[in-house]
Amino acid sequence: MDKFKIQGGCTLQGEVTISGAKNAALPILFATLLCDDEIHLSNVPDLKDVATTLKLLEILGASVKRNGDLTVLAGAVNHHVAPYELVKTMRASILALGPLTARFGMADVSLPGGCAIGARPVNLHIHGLELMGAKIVVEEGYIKARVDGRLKGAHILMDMVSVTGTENLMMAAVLADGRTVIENAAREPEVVDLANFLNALGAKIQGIGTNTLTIDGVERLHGGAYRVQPDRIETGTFLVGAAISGGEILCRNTDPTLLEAVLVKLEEAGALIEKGADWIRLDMRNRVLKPVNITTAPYPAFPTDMQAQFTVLNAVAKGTGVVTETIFENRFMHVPELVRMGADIELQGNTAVCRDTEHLCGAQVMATDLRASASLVLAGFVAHGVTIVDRIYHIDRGYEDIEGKLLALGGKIERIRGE
Ligand SMILES: CC(=O)N[C@H]1[C@@H](OP(=O)(O)OP(=O)(O)OC[C@H]2O[C@@H](n3ccc(=O)[nH]c3=O)[C@H](O)[C@@H]2O)O[C@H](CO)[C@@H](O)[C@@H]1O
Ligand SMILES: C=C(OP(=O)(O)O)C(=O)O
Repeated sequence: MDKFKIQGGCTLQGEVTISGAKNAALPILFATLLCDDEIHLSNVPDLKDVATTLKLLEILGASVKRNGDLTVLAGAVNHHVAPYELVKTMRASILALGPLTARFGMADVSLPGGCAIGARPVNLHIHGLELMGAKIVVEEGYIKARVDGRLKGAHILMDMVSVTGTENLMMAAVLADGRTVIENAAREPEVVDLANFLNALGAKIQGIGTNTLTIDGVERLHGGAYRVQPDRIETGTFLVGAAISGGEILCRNTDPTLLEAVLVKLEEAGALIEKGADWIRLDMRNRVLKPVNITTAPYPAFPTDMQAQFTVLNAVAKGTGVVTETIFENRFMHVPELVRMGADIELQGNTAVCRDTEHLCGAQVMATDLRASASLVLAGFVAHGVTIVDRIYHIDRGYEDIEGKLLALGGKIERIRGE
């Protein structure tokens, strides 16, 4: 397994080009299953999760061409099983369920299982499809959905705000017979990007960006071209890196409107922020880093996918900052690793109380999930000495060329290849 070796005491400084959003690209790629014409996608990040999704699409019978941009043709899809071997490596594979059920009337998708950040059940996905007329059983570790003819439009009130749950049901509803209303829908920018993509192919989705989506089913979608939105979490991760290391950074090819809650907290932490239509500049030179209290919640509130990075910010800022995680029940796996680096963080249920420490010390640490891994890399840059971050396959799932980008910003980071 690959590791990162990071030399501490670096300031992240310079320009970085932000990639397309993983969490928008993945549902959009699964949505290509809804259509039998050719679809051209640009700004799709080159990531492990994207490679896994493309492999899954190919197993299902789609043809995929990558030549910088991506062309997907799902016209020949003839297989309806998303196998455990792929699903276990990427939870977003659950997004095959809605499109396959809608288009072919059958889908067998392996249950993704629990993961480091929590149990992550998919009951809302299943219940919504049942309301649309699918018969669903869970056997031998697979969700097996069947429907005679088309799914039927339905009124769905989501018990909790679920991002992929909303996406799965929205994709299914697009080809259903009649109108579907999804209430308490997720409003995350990635849900909006998927909805805009589907409408570009002829879907009829209204209420995009609100918590009530109204979808009038159509008989078929047509092909088209679409550009995936920039990655707000990658953007936020680089901004935090510059903020904690006292640097100055310009993120290009991003969209500041997608991460307002994060920018507000960075300003509260003492950073100077400037922004334009597709860029954000953060300057932390000669400024004092202050702790911030954050509480994760569904969009437009503070994103759980930025919680680990802000836990590091609080660990190195002067004073006490409190981090409350309300989305996932076990998303503090980075805390014991940060404590091993000398951070003074006390866990109290779903709250991490971060007090300031003189400095972090390099250590051997273990990455447990995607954003936890990113937070440990950032911590390594501001620590004294060398940090080894083990199991970085998590990072490769979601950050395109992370070490190339960090090296260009002055980070001293080296990939040590494992067997
Ligand atoms: C590929 C992708 O887009 N992943 C994102 C997506 O994950 P994902 O879509 O899996 O997360 P959800 O929004 O569904 O999860 C929110 C909460 O709802 C619960 N829940 C969800 C579905 C369900 O059927 N039953 C249920 O109880 C979950 O356990 C969790 O506590 O949104 C998360 C929350 O913003 C992000 O951290 C992930 O990066
Ligand atoms: C938790 C994340 O991704 P996934 O839902 O794919 O595990 C993430 O992007 O931070």
